[in-house]
Amino acid sequence: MAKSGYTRPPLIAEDTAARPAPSAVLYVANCGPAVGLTDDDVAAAFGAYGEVEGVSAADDSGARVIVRFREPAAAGRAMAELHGRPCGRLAGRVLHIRYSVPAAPKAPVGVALPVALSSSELGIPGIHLVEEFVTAAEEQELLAAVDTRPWKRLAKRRVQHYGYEFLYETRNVDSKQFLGELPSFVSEILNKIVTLPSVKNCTTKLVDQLTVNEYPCGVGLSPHIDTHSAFEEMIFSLSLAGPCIMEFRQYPKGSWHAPSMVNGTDEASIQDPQCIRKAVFLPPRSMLLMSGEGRYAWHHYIPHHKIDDVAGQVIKRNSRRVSFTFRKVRVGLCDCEYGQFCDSQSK
Ligand SMILES: O=C(O)CCC(=O)C(=O)O
Ligand SMILES: [Fe+2]
Repeated sequence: MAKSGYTRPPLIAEDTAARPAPSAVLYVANCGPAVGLTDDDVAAAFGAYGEVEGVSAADDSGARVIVRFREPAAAGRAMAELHGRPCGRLAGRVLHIRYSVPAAPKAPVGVALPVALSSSELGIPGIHLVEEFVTAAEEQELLAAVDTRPWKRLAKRRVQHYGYEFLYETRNVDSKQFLGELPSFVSEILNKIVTLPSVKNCTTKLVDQLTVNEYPCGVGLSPHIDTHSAFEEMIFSLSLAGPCIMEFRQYPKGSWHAPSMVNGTDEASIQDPQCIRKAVFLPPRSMLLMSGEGRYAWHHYIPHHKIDDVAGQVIKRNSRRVSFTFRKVRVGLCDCEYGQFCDSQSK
């Protein structure tokens, strides 16, 4: 989705005649908010080679930008100096630069996915949204608490794990490696979640694992179902600092594996006519409970957008969104009634 009217040139052999003609517009990969670089940082770095007219997102990845120079010669200089080399002005990142091409006019698309403002409007069994679950003062305290602790850097976001470490390679936890009780700064939240009307009576601890995710503006999360064998039924996710939308997808022919990706995006699943898509707005300070069908049989996904269209209103993502996801590590196998999506029940 090119917002600048320009896009990535087709992938072709370096020396073919189809190579895009030199112009004033560059397509720059490995650069953008998802890798910690603002449009202003990029404009300043490229500005060393001539007047930059604008910097904009090349697509929704947050990691590819279009840089428009006033003069083609300046674009040529920037390309010669910056392509494939660590850029000192941009934290040493190695940029991949090509001349851009004008984007094809957008194909007419269907009506945008409506975004529900409440879980009853969303209408997925087991998904419950509670707004203002914490106060603004509690939100600040929670953010301050995690900001004094070490973050682990992933490709596009930062995380912290408590109770048990979540292993991204296996999408599971090492249940034998207990890291300790959940930290005291979440005690109030734990007291409150047991009182939620949708929470079933529970004699043992409701949750014992916490993952804190920090998403920079424009960064989302690929569609997935939290591994059934890793976690019990109820998953609680508290949104702090900034809003986002969460999309839920049901694939009739799906399995517990992630849907196939096209070019590292989720285009394949968007185009799957069988896939049912629904979305809900998650405001800061809200708590989302995923349980039952919504937890076991629907993929959840945070689109990689900087701006969300919510009920006809344009909502800007914050500079960051921080979520606290509370789960209970499962001991033994999952015996849910959604065997098709269950790693414990698939061969
Ligand atoms: O950020 C969120 O609200 C969701 C996080 C999530 O789905 C996960 O960690 O599995
Ligand atoms: Fe998840």
